Amino acid sequence: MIEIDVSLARSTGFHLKADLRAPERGVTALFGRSGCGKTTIIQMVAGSLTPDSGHIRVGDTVFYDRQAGVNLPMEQRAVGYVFQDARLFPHMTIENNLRYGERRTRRPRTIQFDAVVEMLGVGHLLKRRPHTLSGGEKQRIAIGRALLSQPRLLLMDEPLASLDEMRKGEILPYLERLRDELNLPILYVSHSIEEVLRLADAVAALSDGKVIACGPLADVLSRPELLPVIGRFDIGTILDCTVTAHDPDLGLSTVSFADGELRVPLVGRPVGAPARARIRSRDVSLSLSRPMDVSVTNRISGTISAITRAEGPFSEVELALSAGRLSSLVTQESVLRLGLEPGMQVWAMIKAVTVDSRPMGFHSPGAEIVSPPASRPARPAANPPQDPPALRLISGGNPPQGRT
Ligand SMILES: Nc1ncnc2c1ncn2[C@@H]1O[C@H](COP(=O)(O)OP(=O)(O)OP(=O)(O)O)[C@@H](O)[C@H]1O
Repeated sequence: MIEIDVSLARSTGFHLKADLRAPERGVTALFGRSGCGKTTIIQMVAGSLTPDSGHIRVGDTVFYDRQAGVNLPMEQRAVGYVFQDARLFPHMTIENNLRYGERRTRRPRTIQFDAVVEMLGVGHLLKRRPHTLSGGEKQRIAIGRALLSQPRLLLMDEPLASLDEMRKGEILPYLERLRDELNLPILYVSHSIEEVLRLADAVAALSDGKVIACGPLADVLSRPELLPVIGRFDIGTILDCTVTAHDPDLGLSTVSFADGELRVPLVGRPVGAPARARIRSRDVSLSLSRPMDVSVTNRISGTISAITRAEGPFSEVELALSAGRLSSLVTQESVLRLGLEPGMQVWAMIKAVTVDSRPMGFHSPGAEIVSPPASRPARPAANPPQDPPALRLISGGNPPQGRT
């Protein structure tokens, strides 16, 4: 477990009082608006900024403990740090940039040079110098350099922030690979909900120097108190699924979850691999009886747990599922016409199921579909479909404005 319980008063009047726990595996996103204190926390974990009080522990290692008088120097913390900008050494070749971290560490070399080069797809760049690389390529080298310092923890502070949408789309699959293939905890700072949805296993949501929610991604993002932080982004429902079958002739895959199965356009992951599906509320319609003669493939039965008035003429109907909750945005008129009430059994229909292969709003060849908490290697999706999805195996992209 990574335990961070710190406070700090800045000369500018900013006061951080953050208490969070992150698992020692997978990606934990520190998420929140600009200025809420994400970088401040990362700097404290790295050791470049000392809290006024509190403690920071990573597993058995105490990085900082004010009461016990412990403040481990940066080099003994063994954290890899990836910044918004790559900060490569301009006079060194790419290979020497990569090997820089490797040469300086005294830790056992569990992460090998060749493996990092392969994982990040940078073999063809090794002899070049940083100024000849694109922004996305530079950032991959910065990630590689951090990995080769053999960190016990990787800190990534908005590693995609300086890249345009196209480059973000290119680099995300590499981040997914390192999440899935390395047994390395990652604290990932972002103010992009799309990135968080795609990459994170756990989330610590921050607002004004405080942690307002912390825990597994699906739990945290479904909390209403996060609305001011996330804004009006329709997160919908996040379901952790398993790929159970592929049907290339029909161009469909089947994924299963606690309440049944979903048919989705072909998923670029092997059978048995985890896959995270996102279903936007506006893409879920409701029926009182089991829908038979409709084109919609995915039908899930659930009990209405809550109905909340949303903006304008809409209401959000929440269904309790074994896998969590499924939310549907319907008109208030439909609520009245169907007599919807908490406790009623209804059927949810989810149409236009597809894989979102356009992370960050752009098509990206080879983009991965999903971001499950996984230890299995990911595979690129072949010929990803182009239509905007209703149910998306998460990659992101702004949801279209239509609704069902
Ligand atoms: N060196 C500093 N001295 C005083 N105040 C600072 C310093 N650095 C940052 N701050 C303030 O601390 C607060 C938190 O900053 P921080 O960089 O942690 O935010 P953030 O959530 O990472 O924001 P962003 O997403 O914009 O990077 C802000 O109000 C900022 O102005």
